Amino acid sequence: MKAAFFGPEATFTDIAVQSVFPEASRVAYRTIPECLEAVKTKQVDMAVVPLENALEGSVNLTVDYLYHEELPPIRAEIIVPIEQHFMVHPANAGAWRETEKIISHSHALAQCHQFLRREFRHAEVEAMGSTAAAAKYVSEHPELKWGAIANEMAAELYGLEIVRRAIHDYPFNHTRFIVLSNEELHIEKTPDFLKSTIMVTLPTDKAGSLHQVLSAFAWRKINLSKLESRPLKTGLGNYFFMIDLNHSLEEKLVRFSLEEIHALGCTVKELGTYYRYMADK
Ligand SMILES: O=C(O)C(=O)C[C@]1(C(=O)O)C=C[C@@H](O)C=C1
Repeated sequence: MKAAFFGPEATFTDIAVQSVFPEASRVAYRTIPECLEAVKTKQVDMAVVPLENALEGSVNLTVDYLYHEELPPIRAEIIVPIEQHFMVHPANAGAWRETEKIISHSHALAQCHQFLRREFRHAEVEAMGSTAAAAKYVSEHPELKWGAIANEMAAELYGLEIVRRAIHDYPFNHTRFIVLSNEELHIEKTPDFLKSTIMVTLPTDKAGSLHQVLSAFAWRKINLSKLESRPLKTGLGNYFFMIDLNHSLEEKLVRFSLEEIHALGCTVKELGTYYRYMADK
C-alpha cells in the first residue's frame, strides 16, 4: 500500500500515517494539493492530509480542495496529539536565546503565538511548507542563528536539539487528519466512532435557507458535530458549508434529510462515511 502524505518525513501528517498504517510504504509530497493529486490520479493508494487543528481551526487549503475538486472519498480520520517543541542546530544550542529567526508551518506558529511573543519578541518569524521542512532547513544551515518549531520525531531525524519543550499555548492540542482512497481500507486498529462529512451550497439569497437545512437534521435527531462556512470564491457574502454528522450517510433518516435538503434547492456533496482513529491508542 502506497500512502502519499504531506511531507517531508517527520511531519505530524507522517506521524498520523505511521500510527494507523505502520506497513504502508510512505511517499512524501511537498504540498497538500500534490498529495491529493497523487491519490486522484492513482499514483498512490491513499493520501493523508491535515484537516483541522483544535487551536487554530481548519486547514483551509484542504477544505477548499475537498469542495472544488473531485476527489476519492474520505475513508478514515486520524486524531494526533500535537506537541510543539522549539529546536535549534546543536552548534547553536548554547546560544539558543539569541535565535534571530524562527520557522515552521503557519499553523504551528499560530499554536505557539504567545510563546513567541513572550520569549522571542525580537526574532523574525517565517512560515515554511511544513514543520518538518522547517526542521530540515535548520539542520542544513548551522551557520544561521535560526530555530524551528516541530515535533520530537523531526528533531531526532534531522539531528536538532530541543531547547524548549511543549511550547504550544494551550495544553489541549490535537489535529485531525483525513485519509482519502479510491478503495475501501482495511485498518487493524480499533476505531473510535463513525461519522460522515458533507458540503452544502445554499440556493442564492433565500431567507431562512440555512435554518431549513439545520431543521432537516434537527427534527430527525441527527447529531451534527461541525458546521463551518468557507467562501465560495464567487464574491463577498457567498459561502458553502462543511457539515460533520455523527451518523452514516446510509442511515435512512440521513438519506431522507439529504433528499429534503436537495428539494429545498441546495447542492449537497457527500465526502464519505468513515471511522475515527486515535493515534495515541
Ligand atoms: O507541518 C506539519 O507537520 C503538518 O503535518 C501540518 C500541520 C497542519 O497543517 O496543521 C499539522 C499539524 C499541526 O497542527 C501543525 C501543522
